[in-house]
Amino acid sequence: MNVLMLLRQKNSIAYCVKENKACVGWVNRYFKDCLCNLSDEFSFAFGLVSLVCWAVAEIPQIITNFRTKSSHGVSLLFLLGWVVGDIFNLAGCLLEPATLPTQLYTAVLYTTTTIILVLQVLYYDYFYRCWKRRDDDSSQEVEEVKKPLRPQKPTDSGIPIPGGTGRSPSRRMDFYFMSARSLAGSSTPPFRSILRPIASGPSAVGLNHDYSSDDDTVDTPLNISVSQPKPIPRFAGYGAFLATSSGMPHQTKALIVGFGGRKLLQEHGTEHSALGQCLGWMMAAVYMGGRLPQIWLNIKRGSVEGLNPFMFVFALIANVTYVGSILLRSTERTKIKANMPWLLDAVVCVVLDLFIILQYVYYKYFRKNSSTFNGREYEGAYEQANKN
Ligand SMILES: NC(=[NH2+])NCCC[C@H](N)C(=O)O
Repeated sequence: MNVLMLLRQKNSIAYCVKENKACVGWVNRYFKDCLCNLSDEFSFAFGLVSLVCWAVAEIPQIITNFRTKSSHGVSLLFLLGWVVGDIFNLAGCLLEPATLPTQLYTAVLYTTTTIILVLQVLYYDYFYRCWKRRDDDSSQEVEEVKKPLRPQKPTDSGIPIPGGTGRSPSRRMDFYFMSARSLAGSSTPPFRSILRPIASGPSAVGLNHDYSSDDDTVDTPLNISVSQPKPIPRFAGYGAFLATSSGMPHQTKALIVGFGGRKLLQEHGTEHSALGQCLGWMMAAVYMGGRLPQIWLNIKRGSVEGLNPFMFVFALIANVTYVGSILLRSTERTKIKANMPWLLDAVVCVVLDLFIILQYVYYKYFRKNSSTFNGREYEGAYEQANKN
């Protein structure tokens, strides 16, 4: 038996004790997971795709924020929801004796990425904007903005027309174009927002400020959790809360044994189920609810400017492959039941992400056509402003 096992290890084949079958060696070695048939292998591959998608999902939004020097397109509540969900996830990894090192590492990875994004949002939304505003509040700037608002001729509508009367296209032109662009997605912009000067940099930084500060969202990363004799993979880190993996490898237990919480759990005999399920449902609620502030923000702004759709595309793929990885591994009722919070969360998030992507397409490509109306509205408001 030992010789057989050694031979199999050498040939990159391991032996799954629980299933009494040969399994893929490197997966067994590094992920402590048993892949005994093609379905298991597909399940594992799906889990890996899910992990990679989560690892890169937030990078597009980070780049967009960096480029626009603003974060007005993404809801802070949405991101905060992600952070809260990730904390549940991390707590689950630390408290749940059944968690694997990969789960913990993945949870740390998600949390780190999301925290970076949140810090970036806070920086652009508050600090950067404050500094910018201070600069823009210089009296010279105020004078420049006021000047063009004063009608110079009785026939002057006060609105510069591109390519029009040869009027000097300085600050005033900027004001017109930038405001119109910012308003393009919004049918009824707040009147005063039109008068707000757009100082510099990316157009909507200042204008959209109000919109971005009151929303948040949270998302949950996927953890790769491969438990050796466990038939169900938990690539997305949700597995942290699963009540299904009692046969955790020794090293994993050693890794976590220092944590009082886990010890306590063991002493009280609540190996996984109750707390794991409870945390799982809480996590699911936070993750699912987290999309709503983003959806609402898009509706409220009537625009998706500053939002990178790839974050949601990656999240969608990550959630779909995550569900696939679970279902391909086992369709046993007990396993499905134990995974229900993670499955339901992933499915609902797929639907919500699809909705956000459709919102993006609508506001970006269809609603754009109605921007002429917005432009007229803007002109009307602008004229009104001139009269006052
Ligand atoms: N910080 C993260 N990316 N967390 C992952 C969240 C996963 C969760 N299913 C969601 O889509 O919201």
